Amino acid sequence: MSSFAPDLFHSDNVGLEPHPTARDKAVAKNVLRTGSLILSIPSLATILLPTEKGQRCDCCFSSQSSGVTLRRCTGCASYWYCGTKCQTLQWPIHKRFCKNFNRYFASTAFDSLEAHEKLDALLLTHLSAEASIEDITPHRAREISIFLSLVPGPAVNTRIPPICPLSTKERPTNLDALYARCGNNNFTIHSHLTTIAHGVFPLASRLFNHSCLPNAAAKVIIEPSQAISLNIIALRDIAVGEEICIPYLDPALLQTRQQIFQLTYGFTCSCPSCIMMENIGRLPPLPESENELGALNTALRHFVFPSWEHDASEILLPAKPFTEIPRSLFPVLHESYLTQLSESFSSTSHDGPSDTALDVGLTLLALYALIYPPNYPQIGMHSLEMAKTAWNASIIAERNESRFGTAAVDLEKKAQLYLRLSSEILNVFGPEGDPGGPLEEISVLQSLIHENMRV
Ligand SMILES: C[S@@+](CC[C@H](N)C(=O)[O-])C[C@H]1O[C@@H](n2cnc3c(N)ncnc32)[C@H](O)[C@@H]1O
Repeated sequence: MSSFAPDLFHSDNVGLEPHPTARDKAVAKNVLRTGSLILSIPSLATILLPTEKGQRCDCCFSSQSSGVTLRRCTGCASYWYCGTKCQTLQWPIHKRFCKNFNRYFASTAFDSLEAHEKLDALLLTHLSAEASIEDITPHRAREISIFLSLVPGPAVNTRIPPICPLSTKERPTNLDALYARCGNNNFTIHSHLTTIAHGVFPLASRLFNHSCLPNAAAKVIIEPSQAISLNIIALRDIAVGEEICIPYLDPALLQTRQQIFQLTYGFTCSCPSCIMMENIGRLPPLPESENELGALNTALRHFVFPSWEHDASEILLPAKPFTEIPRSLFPVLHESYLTQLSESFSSTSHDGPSDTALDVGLTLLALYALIYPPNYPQIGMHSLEMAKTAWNASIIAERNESRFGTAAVDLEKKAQLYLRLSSEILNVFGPEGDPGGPLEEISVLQSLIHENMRV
């Protein structure tokens, strides 16, 4: 039976309908255009990664590197804020554990936890502080009640991690219920696709199921002096009545993702990509000889970008659907193939030779375009790296031959092509995280190319 709740939220874009196994699903009430904002969702609790602690405001995540001055909380000296607005925003929760935090943080009980358990313990501390506020606002009360109404994760054998004692003497009564929902409703928060934090966004959890070929994606909005929120963006046009899905983890984990879904979320994904992987079964091994591997790379590029050999300006996206991949290309679905390509691209794009970087990078682009859905940000980020590599190579070629030499001009054309692709894709997802980022890099490189006027 569905627990469809009409009063849960109101949106002109999203409705809730029963789902055969995941209780409910979010469906489009209108045609949702590519790149449009579907819904903006507030956070209930957020935790910075240890590497970001002291570098960002614990409330709004504004970063010191973007010019913000941080001040420590004088009570615990462990939380940093960019100003009184953020400190005041967090105080109703923070005051519940501020005085006990240092002793807790230095305790053996906390110190002996694994890194991921520490994050769980801190998130649970924040959630239990939220859930035990007496003078709670109606908005926060609603968020907590949505969180407690979520489908719990699979029963875990692990014990509840020790949380920081709250200012009340009693142990929070609903700790088990809160913890049961932590694992499968914990969003990884990125800035420019680098993980900086974890967070709980109850309405996002309540609404959006997972797909490995999602039609939407979540991005974090960092606004100075405001709590973190999550924007859900349409990656392609979504028809009325179509389910809106987001990725719970990187769809490129082709071989291991089902295991993670089972362990963390307790479901088996049945998206077209997972059905395809299941039908393929055991993957044929990757070739060992350089020649055979080279032939496989070329075949992959031909399949994904059929017109590339005839016209270098023709990288047409979206690529062929993943479900049409021929048997001869099944070895490219090994996760190790993607790892090898990205390691090779990363080292050659930094240290050269640039022609190898551009060659490997094109194969990697083909693989990304095959396994990710259209407009997936990783495709655009990689295309931007390709544009930078081609541009740097064109400058070096110019020094070695002449300003209008064929090599320099060809490389500049490549830089323009990859830049156009990355701009088209990343503008769909739009700005996210810290100020600056890939969209700003694109416009800087566009001006450099424009000023050079070689092509
Ligand atoms: C974040 S919640 C999704 C919200 C859920 N639909 C609801 O009604 O509250 C995550 C849980 O939904 C279920 N789920 C999400 N995506 C699914 C999918 N593609 N197939 C089956 N179950 C899914 C799993 O039980 C998972 O632990």
